[in-house]
This record gives sequence, C-alpha cells and structure tokens, in this order.
Amino acid sequence: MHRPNIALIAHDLKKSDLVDWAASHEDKLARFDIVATGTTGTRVLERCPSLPITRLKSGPLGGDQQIGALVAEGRIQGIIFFIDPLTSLPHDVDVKALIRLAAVYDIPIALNLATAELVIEKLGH
Ligand SMILES: O=C(CO)COP(=O)(O)O
Repeated sequence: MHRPNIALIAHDLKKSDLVDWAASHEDKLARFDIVATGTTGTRVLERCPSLPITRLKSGPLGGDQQIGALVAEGRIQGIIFFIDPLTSLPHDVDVKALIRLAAVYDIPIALNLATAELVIEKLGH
C-alpha cells in the first residue's frame, strides 16, 4: 500500500504562512509522500529537513501543471495551496487549471489556512 500523497504550494506572499503551517503539522505531514512546487518545497525543507518532499518545477514554469497531471492520474489525495488573492500572477491560468482539476477529481484542496487545518485533520489520521 502506497503512502498517501499530498501537494504543498504557496504563492510568494503566502510562503511564510505555509512554512509555519507545515512546521506546526510536521508529525502529520511525515505520514505522506509530499510533492511541492519548486520554491515552496525548498522553503519547507529549510524549516523541516526531514520531511519527504519531492520538488517539482516552480509554479510559473509549470509546477502547478505537473501537480495537475498527478491529480489526473489519481496520485494526489490532498492539496494545500496557499494562494495570494490580492496579487495578479503571470501564470494565473495554471492556478485556475489546478483548482479546476481538483474539482473534477473531487480532491480536497485547501486554499487558505482555515481550510488547511480541516484537511490535514481529516487526511492526517
Ligand atoms: O507559483 C506557485 C503556484 O502557483 C508556486 O510556485 P513556487 O513554489 O515555485 O514559488
């Protein structure tokens, strides 16, 4: 039986929040195989070096789409994606595509801290 996979992603102004969140849930996250977009993964690993994180490409260079492909293949059980709702991004279409695929495949996707708490509480057991 494979360990469940969870994806971690954060936009730049939300990365510190995600790093803090990951550190406070390190024990639960350690039960997953984690994939992350490039810079987010680097930042989380700096704080939590023992977490099993596979880093994909940076979001603007295709990382969101790589995670979307994993969702389509049924290989992601949850997504924690701290979006920045106040900044326009060059790869907004990629962000929307990932959120859309999460809806298509009925994968829990937390777009903010409050929802992330609920998702990790449920998936982390
Ligand atoms: O832009 C992102 C998601 O849309 C995140 O990518 P990085 O983690 O590489 O900054």
